[in-house]
Amino acid sequence: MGKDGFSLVVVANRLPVDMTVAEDGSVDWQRSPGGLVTALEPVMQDADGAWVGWSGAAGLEVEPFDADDMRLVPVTLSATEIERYYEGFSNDTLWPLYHDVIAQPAFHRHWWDAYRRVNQRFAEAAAAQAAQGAIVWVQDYQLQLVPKLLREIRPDLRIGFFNHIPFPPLELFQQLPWRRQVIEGLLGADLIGFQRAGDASNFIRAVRRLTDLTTRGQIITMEGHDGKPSRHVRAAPFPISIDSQRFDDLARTPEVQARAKEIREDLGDPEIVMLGVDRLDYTKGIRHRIKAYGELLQDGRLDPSKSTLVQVASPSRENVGAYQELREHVEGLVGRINGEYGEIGHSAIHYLHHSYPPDEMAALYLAADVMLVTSLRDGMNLVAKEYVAARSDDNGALVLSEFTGAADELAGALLVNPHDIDGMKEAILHGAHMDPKDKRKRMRRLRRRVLSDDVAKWSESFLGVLSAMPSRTTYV
Ligand SMILES: O=P(O)(O)OC[C@H]1O[C@H](O[C@H]2O[C@H](CO)[C@@H](O)[C@H](O)[C@H]2O)[C@H](O)[C@@H](O)[C@@H]1O
Ligand SMILES: O=c1ccn([C@@H]2O[C@H](COP(=O)(O)OP(=O)(O)O)[C@@H](O)[C@H]2O)c(=O)[nH]1
Repeated sequence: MGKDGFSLVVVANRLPVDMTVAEDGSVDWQRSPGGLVTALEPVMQDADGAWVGWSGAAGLEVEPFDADDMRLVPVTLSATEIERYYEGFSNDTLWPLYHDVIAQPAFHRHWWDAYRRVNQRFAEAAAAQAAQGAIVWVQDYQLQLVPKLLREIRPDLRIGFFNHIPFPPLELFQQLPWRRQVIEGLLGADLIGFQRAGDASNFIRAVRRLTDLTTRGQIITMEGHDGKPSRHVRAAPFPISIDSQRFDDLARTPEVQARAKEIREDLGDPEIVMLGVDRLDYTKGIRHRIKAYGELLQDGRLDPSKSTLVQVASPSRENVGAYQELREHVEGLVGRINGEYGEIGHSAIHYLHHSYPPDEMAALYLAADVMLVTSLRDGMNLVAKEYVAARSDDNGALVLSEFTGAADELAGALLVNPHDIDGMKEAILHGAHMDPKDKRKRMRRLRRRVLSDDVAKWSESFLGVLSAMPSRTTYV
């Protein structure tokens, strides 16, 4: 840290750790799950940076501390704020609205009030950590008001924002009663990054329709109080990736290889192991995937004694109604299919409602002949990239929904529309019975892409563009 603050500050809803305080007041922490954490952790460890975020527990007040080579700055949220800002506005309003209204978004004014208040608290915490002229990189839909609030406190900063989830088409976005405030909040940034080119164009279209600002290509011109141009904002795609080499290395270790073998043995050494790994979220298309798999068993096109589906559904947002309903549906479906096609000592579906560490994930990827990523909408989907990075044996087939950000990049995958159950059944069978030569060719192509476009490249490219942007005074 410099003498007056950090030169790079990341602001995200979550700290990269979950904290608990023991009775004696000592703080214990564990790495927390999720794609954002996986993506940003290596970036932060390489930089002299601070990470501002919520601890993951209610009412927990902890002083900033160092962990995993970074300064962690906890933001306290009360139980009511978790309910209204995190579970409510972030995950029951914005999440469904930004994911094609797969579930119905709820609009509540008291949730919006909490969202504003919490965004203000994050902006103040970031302002207190940043050195003069520092870069502050704000992450994701939970914090869309932070760029503007932060610029009001610290006009000297360069502010970046990255949206990890899709940005919806105007026709959906304009349902949001606070749509203008959200756009203005984001426009406090100098650079706004999205996963796909389509997300960036949706945003620019919303700016044109909901404000009087002029746009040209990726550039939006902001106006001062006198109506003259004051600065430029750029909105552009920066598809996120993973620490590909780390995953490749991990999957080559004797321990992970042995564990992969053990997993297959424990499954009864079936001919075909299929795998799904997702947070238990309605955007991930878990029901559609299980339905397709169940129909293949029913049609006799897959033999339940020779194939199995392992579905990791890690617990997520369990206090939100739509997630509780999804769990009921998925578990009912799994129970029906297992009741119908399971035998003593063999389940048609191995359903695991747990969260696993990276080495177990790598072993699962290695053990799977076919990886099923069938999201109805997904900002990127890092699981798809991790599967590819783990397969240094050039084996394995990836069935990938065209509604993921990953689909824009991963030529070589078997692309599917998860709403088309028949099409998905064909793709699953194609993956299961693919000619080994074709499989190798596809996997090599996938691996070239994932190993070259890794998370370091993602952050360097975003931070490179942000650092090269002219400072505000150029335009005044
Ligand atoms: O923090 P949670 O509410 O437990 O949720 C976990 C994370 O889920 C979302 O991930 C997104 O970011 C990934 C990385 O860019 C991307 O691959 C995926 O498609 C997105 O869904 C969310 O955006 C994060 O903020 C959450 O931490
Ligand atoms: O049991 C689990 C399930 C998932 N993950 C990790 O969580 C991330 C999921 O990211 P993705 O982009 O696929 O989806 P998200 O959950 O962020 O929407 C990946 O890095 C997975 O390896 C994990 O570590 N353990």
